[in-house]
Amino acid sequence: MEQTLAPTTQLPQVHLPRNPGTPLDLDWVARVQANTSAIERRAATLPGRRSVKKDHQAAWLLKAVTCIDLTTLSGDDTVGRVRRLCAKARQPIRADIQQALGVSGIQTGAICVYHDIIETAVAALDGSGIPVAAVSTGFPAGLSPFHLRVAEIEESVKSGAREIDIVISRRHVLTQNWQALYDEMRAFRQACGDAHVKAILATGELGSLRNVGRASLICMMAGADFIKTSTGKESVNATLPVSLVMIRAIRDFFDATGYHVGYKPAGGISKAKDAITYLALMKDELGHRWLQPDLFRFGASSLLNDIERQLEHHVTGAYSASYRHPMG
Ligand SMILES: O=C[C@H](O)COP(=O)(O)O
Repeated sequence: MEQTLAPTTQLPQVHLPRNPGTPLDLDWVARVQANTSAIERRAATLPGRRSVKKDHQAAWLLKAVTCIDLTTLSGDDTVGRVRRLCAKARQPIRADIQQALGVSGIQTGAICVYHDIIETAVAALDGSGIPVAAVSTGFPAGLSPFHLRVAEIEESVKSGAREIDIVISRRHVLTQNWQALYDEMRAFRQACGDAHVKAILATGELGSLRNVGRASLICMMAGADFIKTSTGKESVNATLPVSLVMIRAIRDFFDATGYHVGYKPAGGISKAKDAITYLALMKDELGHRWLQPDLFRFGASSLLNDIERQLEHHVTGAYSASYRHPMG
């Protein structure tokens, strides 16, 4: 049966204290379990659980837009492409579509780029309030010398990045070296200063859902502001089973400490209907507060294109070609 969900684009955003982290608690880490078959069964039901239509669907898609870290992470990124992407971040949905929907001022959550492009993006977004996120620490593999990874964070913050997406050392998880993972993450958090840090787990390379749960918890103990699934460069990126594990780790951490940690699924999310599934999952598992861009982001390079097409269809009744919604 069709269920409807209230539009959620206009909720006020209350400033939350940052997660300062906690001491490493290895007993808690050892208690983390993941029942893979139960998680996969539940994840398989998620896409069919909610069917939102018409105005409700449009409201959810607008909400999704405000939570996108509009991303370009290509070796051939240019200043011109990033400027065009920033213009898109300022006005992600065409003015006539916004007008027909009765909304205005919709912007994406952030722009996400490599270090070299930060200053271009900061200048292009001047006055918009949209933060620049930089991938860092030897993204995507995270295998450069440790001191260079820390220095890279510091340089990106100096260049104006307000959010830093670090990659963890997968080998610390695969060898169960929890102390090393905690110490690394703690150092990255410290290097970020006032910039918020998103910990990319690269879940497709962690071997098991239990490892995903344990790595999530340790990064939160070490002070992560967000935990993020993937770089977009692994062979398996964001999935619903991994999301369930990470979101429940966020809930457990909140229940134990009172601190809100954000969630960023990233990599391979390119369809409007998938965005709605993720938003509904956040609402079901964590509640309304986690639908705000300070606690939820999509890491996505092409999702906005499909959402804008769906919104245009909602308004006009016709689908336009995707080339009419260029990203950058
Ligand atoms: O963090 C964001 C991802 O790199 C974007 O991945 P995507 O190009 O598959 O959307």
